[in-house]
Amino acid sequence: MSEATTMDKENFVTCDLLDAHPESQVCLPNIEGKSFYSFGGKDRFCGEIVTVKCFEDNSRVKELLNSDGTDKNGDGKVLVVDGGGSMRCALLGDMIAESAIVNGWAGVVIYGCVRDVDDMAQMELGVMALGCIPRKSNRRDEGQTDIEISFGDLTLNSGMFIYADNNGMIASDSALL
Ligand SMILES: O=C([O-])CC(=O)C(=O)O
Repeated sequence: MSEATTMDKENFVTCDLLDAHPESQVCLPNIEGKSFYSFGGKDRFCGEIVTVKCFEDNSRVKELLNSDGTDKNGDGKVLVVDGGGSMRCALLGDMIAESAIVNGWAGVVIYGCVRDVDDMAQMELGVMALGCIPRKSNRRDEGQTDIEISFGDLTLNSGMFIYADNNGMIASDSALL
């Protein structure tokens, strides 16, 4: 893409954004043998980050993404979940993904797994995760919101911004678009 072309939230390319903002953080394509894949109906998404850290318990994920459908508290944000890279259970399925859309979230990034991927692939939501597995997580009301998380060379806090497409993910302290 030439530099004269205007990029916006719908048509950006992470490569061009990174070229223009080389100080951005870049997620590694291989994290101890694991990689991020797109499972949502939107391969390209971006937004202000809200962080969650949890392990095999999606209580905080459900709490944040769920909605009664009347408020839009997601407000175009991206929930970024440090699930410890666990491949043993899914932290997001089609029901919670559906409520994320109703609630106005732009996407969900899960350093861990998802399930119900055929339905998820049809949804107007960005979803990046390491893999899929039929087993759901066991809710014990554990996990933290708005704390610093790290994976794949990224160190993220709520209020930062993330940009994802088929090339990968980059993150920055301030909005790039
Ligand atoms: O309920 C869960 O933990 C995950 C799930 O299956 C869904 O969101 O539909």
